[in-house]
Amino acid sequence: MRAAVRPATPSATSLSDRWRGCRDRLLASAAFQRWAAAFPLTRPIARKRAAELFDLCAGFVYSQTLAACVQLDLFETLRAGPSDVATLASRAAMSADAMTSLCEAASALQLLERRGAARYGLGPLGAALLGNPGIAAMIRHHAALYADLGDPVALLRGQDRERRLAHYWPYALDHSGATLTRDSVASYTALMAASQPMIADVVLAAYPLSGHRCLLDVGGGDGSFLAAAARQAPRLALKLFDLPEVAAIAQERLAKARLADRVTITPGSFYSDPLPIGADVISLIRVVHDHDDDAVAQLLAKARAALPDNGVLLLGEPMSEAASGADGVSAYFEIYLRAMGQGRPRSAARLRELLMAAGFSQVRQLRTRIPMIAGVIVAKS
Ligand SMILES: CC(C)=CCC/C(C)=C/CC/C(C)=C/C=C/C(C)=C/C=C/C=C(C)/C=C/C=C(C)/C=C/C=C(C)/C=C/CC(C)(C)O
Ligand SMILES: C[S@@+](CC[C@H](N)C(=O)[O-])C[C@H]1O[C@@H](n2cnc3c(N)ncnc32)[C@H](O)[C@@H]1O
Repeated sequence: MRAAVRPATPSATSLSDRWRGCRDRLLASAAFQRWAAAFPLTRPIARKRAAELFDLCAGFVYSQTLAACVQLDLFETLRAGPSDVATLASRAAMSADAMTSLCEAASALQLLERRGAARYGLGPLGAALLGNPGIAAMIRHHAALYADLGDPVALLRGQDRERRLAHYWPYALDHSGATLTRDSVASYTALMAASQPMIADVVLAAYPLSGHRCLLDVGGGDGSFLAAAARQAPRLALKLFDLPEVAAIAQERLAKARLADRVTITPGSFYSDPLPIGADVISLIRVVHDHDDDAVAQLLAKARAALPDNGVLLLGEPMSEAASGADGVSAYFEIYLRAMGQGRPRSAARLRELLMAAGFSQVRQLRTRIPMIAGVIVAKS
């Protein structure tokens, strides 16, 4: 008979489980909730928790209120100044009553602000949104994710469904890129270009490129990140690698920006092709989180092979566990990438492991101005 082995002292995990068990039983008790809401010292916490839970229940209504404002161009319309409900309603082809409901809901969410009887202007969040046209583009494309999320359990089970988001990012369905057309890559490439300025600001402030000779941007889209890097470092030579149909868009966009003589564009797929050599820094901006671990391991190995000794890999993307207050970003990308059909949001610690496994050294996470927008890691080849 095996003797029951009991640890002399409970392990840290079992202590923490026990404490959390007590906490959960207390919080789940309706009687405790009633008491906490009534007792003056716990009342503010009870109210805060209740409001947090309400926000989770109602979040989709908030998002759709925002989506309606963006679809109706309300923020752009109010950029010039406040307007009366009748004018807004007639522009939007709806009744004044319906427009009042939208404006009241948007005001409660700080997107708009009531400025007198039946008159509304921008609210602090609506005004901040105007400072960044990429956000409105993101909100518009959420229609595809919202449709996929109609049945969230079916999405998680991978059961038959329309998969609108996966079709929005067709490289998730075709790793070679062979079946992609100009039309099928145009909308995601435009979305990435529209949101690239806020990413480039954060990444290039954390890691200025002026000390480098040549930058290769892998998965570089239409070249918007390269164009921002070129402005920061006027002597930097530029290279871009992306799927053929996207590379063609980059060629045109960079020619229009008068950067054609500074840039070399190589079409290809990093699933099947090597990366071009010659750069002393390679960037992967919002690329790694799109792919599963095996593919990332291969991609990082290819990047290392393409760099000289002491070359630099610059990785920029939203990271999980990035900062307190940014937990929503992890939740968002967990579900977003599940709907897309591949990839994972990763913590800086997990990315470090993948980089070390690919042979990189001196892996450093850099501070960024707004970690919610992007984290940055650099590593040496
Ligand atoms: C002047 C007065 C009165 C007061 C001053 C007070 C003060 C300092 C106020 C601050 C004002 C200010 C400067 C506000 C700035 C606000 C900013 C910078 C807001 C930024 C918001 C960014 C948002 C909401 C970003 C959203 C990003 C999304 C949804 C990204 C989605 C990304 C996707 C889907 C990527 C897909 C790529 C893939 C496929 C995963 O690879
Ligand atoms: C999410 S976008 C990011 C674009 C750009 N780096 C940015 O941040 O705006 C991912 C990019 O990776 C490219 N990509 C996806 N799969 C690829 C592959 N197998 N080979 C090369 N590029 C690929 C896409 O075409 C797209 O331009």
